[in-house]
Amino acid sequence: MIALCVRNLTKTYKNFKLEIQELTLESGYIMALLGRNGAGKTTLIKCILDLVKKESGEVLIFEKPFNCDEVQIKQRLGVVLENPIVPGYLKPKEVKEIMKAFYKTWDDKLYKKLCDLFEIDQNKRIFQLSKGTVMKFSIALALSHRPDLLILDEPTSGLDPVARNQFVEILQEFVQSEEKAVFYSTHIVSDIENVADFVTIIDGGKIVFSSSRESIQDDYCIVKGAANEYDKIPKSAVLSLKKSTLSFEALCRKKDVKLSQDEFVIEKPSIEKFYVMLVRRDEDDEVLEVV
Ligand SMILES: Nc1ncnc2c1ncn2[C@@H]1O[C@H](COP(=O)(O)OP(=O)(O)OP(=O)(O)O)[C@@H](O)[C@H]1O
Repeated sequence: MIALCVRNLTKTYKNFKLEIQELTLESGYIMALLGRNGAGKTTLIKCILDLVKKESGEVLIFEKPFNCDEVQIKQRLGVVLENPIVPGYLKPKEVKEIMKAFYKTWDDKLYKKLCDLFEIDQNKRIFQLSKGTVMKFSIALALSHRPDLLILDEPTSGLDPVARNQFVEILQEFVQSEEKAVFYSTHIVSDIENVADFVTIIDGGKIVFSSSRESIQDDYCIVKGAANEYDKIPKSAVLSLKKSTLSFEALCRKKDVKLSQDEFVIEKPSIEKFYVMLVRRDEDDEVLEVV
């Protein structure tokens, strides 16, 4: 089943336009959304969740428009926003009771397991919890009704490395069932190295890359060499170029470059390197669109 599908979506702010032609996530998979500050990740997530009004396009969740069956869809959706909206004067156990009343599939055992794992004190008021603990509480709430689709906006921001590790393990366990899908934005690329099945990168409001995580290493390479050798590389293969007077470093499509290892250093890009090369905007860099 297709858990999430976005088509021809546009949303304009004064100095920013989000234009997403197509984005699809099938159940059973995790898709990470990467992009620099201001790239449009939160705007995209808010458009998907109908929290801001899109100008055009469609968003399908479980193959249906959000507003066609909102209550039913919300039952199957777990959401964590960048700034979790939880009333500060309530205690976690009180918020839990409110959530439990709404979700038919609420699982108290799972809630307790997650809160114990994340060490969330049920008796403190939320405003007394640390920022990272509020995020962990928000993650526990989003998971405890066993949703089929998790949509998370920077869920690991503010989490310590141990909690980030626990979060990654929770996601992996979550998608063990083929009916579950996760779409989440992050700046912490190391968190997705082993967990994301698909990676989507947006830049300036547009998708510049969307494919499987493996394809980053299978289909692309980093070529390094002396600056005067750069002309030997077919320009059609180059997606991003960093050049100095002595040397160059280019992100290339593998299938379009047939180069000798004697003349050039050819490396597999890590996700982080691939992402940074694709979206960086240093002076004199050349960056081309992948899709
Ligand atoms: N309510 C708003 N009014 C005007 N402009 C907005 C509004 N919300 C977002 N923007 C602009 O839209 C652009 C995209 O912002 P968005 O929050 O989606 O980026 P982001 O990728 O989530 O960034 P970050 O990683 O910093 O959270 C930015 O230029 C931002 O200033």
